Amino acid sequence: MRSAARTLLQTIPRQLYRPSALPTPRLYTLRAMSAAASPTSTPPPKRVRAESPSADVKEEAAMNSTVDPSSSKPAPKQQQQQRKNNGPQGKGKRKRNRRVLPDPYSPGDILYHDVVDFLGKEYTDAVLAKGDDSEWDAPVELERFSEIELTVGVMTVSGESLSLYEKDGKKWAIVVPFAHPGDKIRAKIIQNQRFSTSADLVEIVEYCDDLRGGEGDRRKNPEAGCKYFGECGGCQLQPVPYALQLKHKQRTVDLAYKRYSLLDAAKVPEILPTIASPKQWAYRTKITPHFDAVPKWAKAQEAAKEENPEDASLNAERTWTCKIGFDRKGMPGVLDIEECPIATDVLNAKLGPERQRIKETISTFKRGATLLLRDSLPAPDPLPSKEKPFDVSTFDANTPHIAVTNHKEAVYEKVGDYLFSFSAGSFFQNNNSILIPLTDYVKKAIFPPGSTAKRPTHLVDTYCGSGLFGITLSPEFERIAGVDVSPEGIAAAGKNAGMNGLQDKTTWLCGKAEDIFGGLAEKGFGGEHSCIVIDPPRKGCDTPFLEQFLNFKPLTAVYVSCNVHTQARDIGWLINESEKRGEGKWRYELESLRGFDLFPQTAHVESVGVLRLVETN
Ligand SMILES: C[S@@+](CC[C@H](N)C(=O)[O-])C[C@H]1O[C@@H](n2cnc3c(N)ncnc32)[C@H](O)[C@@H]1O
Repeated sequence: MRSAARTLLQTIPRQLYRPSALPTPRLYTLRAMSAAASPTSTPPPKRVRAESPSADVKEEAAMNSTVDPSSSKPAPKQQQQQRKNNGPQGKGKRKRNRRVLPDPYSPGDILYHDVVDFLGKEYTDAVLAKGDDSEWDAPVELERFSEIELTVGVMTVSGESLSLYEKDGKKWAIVVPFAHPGDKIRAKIIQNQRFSTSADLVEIVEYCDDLRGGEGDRRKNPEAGCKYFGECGGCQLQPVPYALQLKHKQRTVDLAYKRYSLLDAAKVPEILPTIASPKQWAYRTKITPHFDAVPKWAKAQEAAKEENPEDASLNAERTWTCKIGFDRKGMPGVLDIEECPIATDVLNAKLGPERQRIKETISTFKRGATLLLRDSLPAPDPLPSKEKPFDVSTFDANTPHIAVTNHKEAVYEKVGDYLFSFSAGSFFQNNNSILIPLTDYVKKAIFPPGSTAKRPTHLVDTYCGSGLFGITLSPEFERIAGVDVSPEGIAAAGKNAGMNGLQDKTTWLCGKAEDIFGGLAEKGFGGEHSCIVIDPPRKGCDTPFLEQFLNFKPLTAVYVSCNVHTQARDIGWLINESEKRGEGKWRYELESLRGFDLFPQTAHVESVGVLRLVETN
């Protein structure tokens, strides 16, 4: 099938996307069934860290296995089975499988909302009201692996394209990656979902420039952007001019609140324009390329060749090469990546030697593994301490950075006047260039210029990690408490407070954020003089946390989230529930909402929502 796709690709008129100046023929026409969009995605295969490719690796791997977060796709075998089960021809048990609805807030669920908006809710409601399950039955012409020509209608939240297929009054959406509104495309049908079918892009027959022409549009800027666009699973928005990427993310925030907050429209403020990232390329301070172990058949082939070097029949047609990189869009296997233009220069410089190291030792790996490359300042000498805190002049913009590859090694990053240290394998925001605008924004949101509202004197930094918000906002508060479930994060936060001379006004508590509120009172933190920063993982906050938030009743809260959909759910719940509990005396209002572009070129957005307590008596 792949060779068939290749043949097709070779037939694409080159001038459509590739000016002759482009050195190697790049294929912008790739097979791509969206794994992310699959409503039945299964857990990713386990990979291990790849710090030491020695004999110890096997044991370490077994003990220390880490799932690569960038590889949320089924293992190849599972994926094939899943495609079989989910195919349009599925019957009986298979048919039931394909009718599993995606989890709320999952990529599949978000896509479903995009599809409903695209087809029109009136239409989809009418089909659902029939109760005959026809929302699952694609038009018969959309047979698996057949090809159709389409004109793209809209872009989904995750940056894929939706095109309308309409026949005999039936409307259906076709989801195709790497194409943009207005493009005329040829696509190959892969898999049906409710009201939609995922298809691979075979060819862009005619480009529309309405949503293209950015630096990453390699038709226009052959030397810019990324040579892997169209194959790599990341950076869906690359060809889109940056100003339009920001607009796309503003719309994403808007849609998330319309779909998931359950708030009356009047309670959601107008979404403010997305704050741009100062760096739009070379910004990513952490990358985690991965690789597969040598498959058994290739090992056997190699062993047979060693035994019988003269036996020409052993030079089998099938060969295996070690590929180190990222997930392919909608395809099993690893895409070999030599450079990643959204990663910082120091990480790209380190990637070559790391790839070489793995290639030389690949036979020692029993399982696939994940590399870690993390951008860091050099360790200050001497290390700052409580006694001699960080001197901001230690580093300037010209200080050369280093790349750290050991998960346990300390990484150093500067944010404004503060120094942060954390172990390379732990969480820290991945785009340092936007952290001063982000933390300054949070500060101004808590203390709006000219406001006469009561000023909070205490800050509770929930989900604090290594203390980014607590430490950068510290000058504005008398006391700061940080809470995180990770002992490593809390240890780093304590150390960072010490390094920045803040040990006396900060307290760092290890535990679940939802279990900490009770203990805060003992430490002198009451809601009536406090502000809360909430920065949870993608799944958002648990209900006990939100319940306790309302009991604590802080003056202000700033909710920062890399998943605007779960943020909309949580903020919606807080606002609605506060109205019930406040009984007309108090409630929370959602004062402002906006995205921050922590992830340029990708469809991800960091969303910042500001909640204010309003007391009415
Ligand atoms: C998105 S990170 C934010 C970290 C930090 N605010 C920053 O910007 O660097 C989310 C953090 O939540 C922590 N976490 C996850 N579940 C938690 C829970 N139930 N209670 C407290 N912390 C939790 C993780 O350890 C992680 O440090």
